Amino acid sequence: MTPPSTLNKATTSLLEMACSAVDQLSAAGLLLLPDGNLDWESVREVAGQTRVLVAVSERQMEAVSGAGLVPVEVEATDAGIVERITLALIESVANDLLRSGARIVVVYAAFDSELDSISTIRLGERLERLSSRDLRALETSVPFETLKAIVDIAVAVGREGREGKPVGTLIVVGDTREVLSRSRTLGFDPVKGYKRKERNIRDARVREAIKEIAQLDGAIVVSRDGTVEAACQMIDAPTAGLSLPKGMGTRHWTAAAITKVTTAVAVAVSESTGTVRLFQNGELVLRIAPIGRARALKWTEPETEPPPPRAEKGG
Ligand SMILES: Nc1ncnc2c1ncn2[C@@H]1O[C@H](COP(=O)(O)OP(=O)(O)OP(=O)(O)O)[C@@H](O)[C@H]1O
Repeated sequence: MTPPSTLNKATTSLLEMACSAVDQLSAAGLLLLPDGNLDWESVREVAGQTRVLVAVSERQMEAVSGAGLVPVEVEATDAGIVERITLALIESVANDLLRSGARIVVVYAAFDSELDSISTIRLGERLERLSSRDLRALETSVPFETLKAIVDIAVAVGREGREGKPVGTLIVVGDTREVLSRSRTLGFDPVKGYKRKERNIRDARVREAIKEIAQLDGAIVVSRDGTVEAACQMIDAPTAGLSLPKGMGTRHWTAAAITKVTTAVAVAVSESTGTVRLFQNGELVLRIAPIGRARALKWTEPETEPPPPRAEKGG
């Protein structure tokens, strides 16, 4: 095939090598992690029949899919290349683009800003457990898209913190009327005064803003459609009769408690560990350990304990 002029010779050769590796290894496809924009049409042309996933920011998604490549949305990060590849793979698995046990050939820029390296990776235990099916299986009253967006934000907060400091937070999604009837604002509410459409998590700026607000005390309350209804909320719900894994503090007891008395789903990020936990019907239903600390997704932890006396007062 004649190399398209918009990709230089080295990049074209590397892509050809990677595509032939996909064939030889019977891999599920090729994952590209470009450092910036590429001529996607040319990439498609060089790749021929090979399935190509491309890790890109939200802005480039349309151009990538328009060229017949599969976009995988990743946020820009200063993380090292191994972590960036891992994040792209997790995102691919979470969106059902790759399956457990799949082998994938990854092409990325390790030494410079140009694509220069190839790795072959088999999706092992750590990655394959994280799947959107796990979220879908929860059968909550909250639409899957809203829940997934919130979980993505929570995972990012747990992983990145803010300005180098770890951050924990509590996001309560759905049944907002009931949730707010059991909440009071701590100090002032940073989302008050904004129009509804300016507060929806479908907007990337709102997602960024939530990461900032996450640093503040109290819970963030989000409606089923993804509108941030209130932040800095102190929630008061009874914890009597609930049981949680050992070592949970008031944030996690509150998360469990509010989901017992409402149909909301609560997503708690632990400040100390970065772990994300989902609560529903007063129970812990999903746990996502932070990346870099053997990220994995597990169902309810077996060892539980009754609420501590202070939490039973509703605090
Ligand atoms: N009733 C509540 N409603 C809303 N937020 C709460 C409530 N109780 C605690 N929090 C939030 O949780 C924060 C941390 O509390 P605590 O350390 O007891 O929680 P934790 O469950 O141990 O979580 P972490 O693992 O993050 O420490 C508080 O600073 C506050 O922002």
